[in-house]
Amino acid sequence: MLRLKSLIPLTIKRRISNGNPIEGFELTCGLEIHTQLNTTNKLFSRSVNNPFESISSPNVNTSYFDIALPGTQPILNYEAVLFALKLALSLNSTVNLSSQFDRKHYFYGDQPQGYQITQHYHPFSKGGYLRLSKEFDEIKELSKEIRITQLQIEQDTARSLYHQSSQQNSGEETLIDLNRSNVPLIELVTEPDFHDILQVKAFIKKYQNLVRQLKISTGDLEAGSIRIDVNVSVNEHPRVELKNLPNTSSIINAIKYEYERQVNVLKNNEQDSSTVVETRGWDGSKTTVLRSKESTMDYRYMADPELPPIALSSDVLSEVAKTLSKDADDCIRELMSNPYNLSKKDARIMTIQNDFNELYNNEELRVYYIDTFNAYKGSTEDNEISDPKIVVSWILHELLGNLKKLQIPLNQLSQNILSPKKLASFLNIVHGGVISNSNAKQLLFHILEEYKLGSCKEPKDIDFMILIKKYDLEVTKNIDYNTLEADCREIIETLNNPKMIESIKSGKKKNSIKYLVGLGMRKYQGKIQAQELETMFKKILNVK
Ligand SMILES: Nc1ncnc2c1ncn2[C@@H]1O[C@H](COP(=O)(O)OP(=O)(O)OP(=O)(O)O)[C@@H](O)[C@H]1O
Ligand SMILES: [Mg+2]
Ligand SMILES: [Mg+2]
Repeated sequence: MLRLKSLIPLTIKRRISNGNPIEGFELTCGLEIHTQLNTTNKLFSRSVNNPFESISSPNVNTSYFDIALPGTQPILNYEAVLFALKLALSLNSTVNLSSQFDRKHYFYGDQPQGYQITQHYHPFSKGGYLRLSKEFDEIKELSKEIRITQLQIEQDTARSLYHQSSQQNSGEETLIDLNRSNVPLIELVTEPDFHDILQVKAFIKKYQNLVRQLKISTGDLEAGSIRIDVNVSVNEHPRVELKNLPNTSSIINAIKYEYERQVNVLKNNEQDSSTVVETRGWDGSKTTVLRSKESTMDYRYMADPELPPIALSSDVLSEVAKTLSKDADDCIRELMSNPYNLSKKDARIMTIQNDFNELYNNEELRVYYIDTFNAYKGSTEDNEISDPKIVVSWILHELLGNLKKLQIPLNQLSQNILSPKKLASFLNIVHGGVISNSNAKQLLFHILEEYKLGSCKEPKDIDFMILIKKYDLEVTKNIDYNTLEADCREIIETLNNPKMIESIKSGKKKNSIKYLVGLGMRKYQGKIQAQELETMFKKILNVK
């Protein structure tokens, strides 16, 4: 009996680490997500909104209001309202045409006012949902809707930095950096609709993509632009609120741990009758009590007398709705079907924003691709594309790589130098065999490099044919068959690597033929099609 009992936790552990639930114990989660908005200014002052300046220069982006000097008053930044509106509408949330601000009182060093301005009684919007699917989000269910409870606008707090004092025997001291104080936040609360860890993971990813797509936040968890508290309960166990979860993996591991802990509490009948929410933190390997149930705070909420309601007209809502980008899943679906027929992987690259980068956003990329595709299609003789992959592979593999290397923003490139139409004409030349792929790649890089050296400002009118002639890149037509054969034989001889040649011949290392082709390209200075060389090498080596 004893032995059996001691085996139970082991079994549980193994099962949970697979992410599988234990029969009879249902996991329930609800999220509270705080998202920093990347507005130009802070929420209620004109200070620059840059909480990341902290490390090098703390307390530079502050005003009298941010440090809560008596007599200062808040003035609402409407850019934050616009951003909140974009998010609410994208989540199908019903916007309150008259939302209000409230004061939430608590005393802590990172809160100089003694209260946080938030929305408690009349939040910005209520209801809404985000839909997850098996096809695009890797959840187990075919489709799953996570309902949104509400969205509210509020201020961020300052940042506390704890460190050992430099003065002897004075112990730890807390430094306060107010750069983050009064940065606009949106708090999003979901219904307790999650019953599987994969759903939580998928929701976070989709939400991150959404805020990046909308350009309202950098959406980084690690940097703290998005901070997520997770409420967890198993069966009738009271919900536990998990805080201090710096990234997706700690969120997932903390849920797994908490699930196991509550299952054990239930199994051992240790559960007390209290319904007060316990707050626990994550120390990297287990959840620990942060705030005991007895110290639950009374925030003494009250309407902020200094701020009028946010009054919105329904016209504003419909105008903003028009500016919103298409639903990400619809975009992926569109790219995967006719006429684009992209793979799911490529369609996702064009749609899902994995990081917030300065050079392009995925919507710009997708529009650029679609416009190039259509221009290319329109420029072909029969309005058909024989190889539809050519457009996507040039854009995703060549162009983007070059833009990153040279730090050129996509919209500048598109406006000033390589419009979709221009790129289409370039692809036409490449596909027509005027220039080999490898020389075309070099030419493209050269053009972009020149543009960068000219500091990306001056629009350039490029004539590809003139450049191809100028740099003598044109494929040499009608290379004499015998000459080509002799050259290829010479390459094999000079290489003097019978082992490699044997492995190509025997079919063991088929791809090594690319190496020979590369040598051939070098000999012909790229002015020959790779295919022509490959055919010749295969003929000489007698491989199919
Ligand atoms: N039984 C449950 N199991 C897991 N999560 C739950 C359960 N019931 C409610 N929740 C979740 O708890 C969260 C409640 O958040 P809410 O902000 O409304 O209240 P709070 O946590 O009490 O307040 P505060 O803003 O001070 O943290 C929601 O995300 C909700 O989905
Ligand atoms: Mg809350
Ligand atoms: Mg909470």
